[in-house]
Amino acid sequence: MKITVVGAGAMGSLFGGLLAERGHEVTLVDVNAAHLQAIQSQGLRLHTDQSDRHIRALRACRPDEADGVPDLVLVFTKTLHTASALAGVAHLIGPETHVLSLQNGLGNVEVISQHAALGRILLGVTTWPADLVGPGHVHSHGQGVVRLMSADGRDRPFVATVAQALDEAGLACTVDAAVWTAIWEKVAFNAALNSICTATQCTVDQLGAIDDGPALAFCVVDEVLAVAQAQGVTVHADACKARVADAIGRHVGHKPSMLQDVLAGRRTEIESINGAVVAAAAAHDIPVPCTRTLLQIVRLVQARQAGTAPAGSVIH
Ligand SMILES: NC(=O)C1=CN([C@@H]2O[C@H](COP(=O)(O)OP(=O)(O)OC[C@H]3O[C@@H](n4cnc5c(N)ncnc54)[C@H](OP(=O)(O)O)[C@@H]3O)[C@@H](O)[C@H]2O)C=CC1
Ligand SMILES: CC(C)(CO)C(=O)C(=O)O
Repeated sequence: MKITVVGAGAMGSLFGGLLAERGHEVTLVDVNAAHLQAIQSQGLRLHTDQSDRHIRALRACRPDEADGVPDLVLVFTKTLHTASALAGVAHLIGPETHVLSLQNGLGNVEVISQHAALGRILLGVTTWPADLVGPGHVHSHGQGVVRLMSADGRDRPFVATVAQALDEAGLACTVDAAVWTAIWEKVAFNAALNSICTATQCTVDQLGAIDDGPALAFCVVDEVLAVAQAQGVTVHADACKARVADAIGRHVGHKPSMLQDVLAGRRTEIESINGAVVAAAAAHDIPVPCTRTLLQIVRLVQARQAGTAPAGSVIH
């Protein structure tokens, strides 16, 4: 399969590298010049539990250098960059090209549908972890899975083809018609842990220092899942809270990506996580005070980091 990965940071490099190792024709498209240059000169260094190796059978380039129409565009930018990233590769998206998002948060289909019909959008969720440790150098340790489906909910042959390609690449991928359950439960997990850690500058395990930490996280989970249910999505609150409690118990010293973004002076994915939940809650008239307050605090934190006021982001 001819695959273009748009946003080849931690996750895009992991997925692109593993797919290239399976013989797929992979192009990594990114805007990080040092990362691109390192891959171009030495290959992608991928350090997994299996081995630490360099993958050279792939191309890495800027959006304006990419050419040829791929079968699949795999979007792995942070959600706030999806629209501009897809605009940058619009020349690659042909009438038969499918676009897959495994990004966190909500609203990904809406953004991608500016560039591809709903029947050509694939949507999913992944629990694989990855870190960009330096230019051209990605770590991924532990296990994960991928679940995906066609965004229009139909049983489409290409979805099974993509799932098979990811599965054969070692990414444990299944087609799952209940992907919205997994997406909302992951949104609840991220809305709780990422925003609380970003607001407090706690690592995930430090949320367990006093009972108020888990209690606040569980409150956010309940709010987010109430919104999911109002949208007709089946969710499992106890299982989701157990995953949150497990992370607090085991993610010792880990700074969630949102906190890492703030500490590095970057904008965060807060709008597509807590922000999207607050917007959906308003449409259903569901109160989400904890999720909303954390959204406001993280907006303030990232505005302070950027040294600017958060234009146009006031909640009415
Ligand atoms: N990392 C993880 O463990 C997991 C992440 N996710 C989700 O996956 C998504 C990607 O996360 P992650 O890989 O960590 O993010 P990264 O920040 O590591 O990678 C995103 C990459 O996209 C690049 N980019 C930004 N703008 C553009 C553009 N216009 N065109 C092309 N590339 C662009 C960034 O460059 P630059 O840095 O220069 O802006 C960066 O290299 C997020 O939604 C995240 O929540 C999901 C599961 C686990
Ligand atoms: C999994 C989590 C929420 C922390 O445990 C995280 O690190 C992230 O999404 O960035």
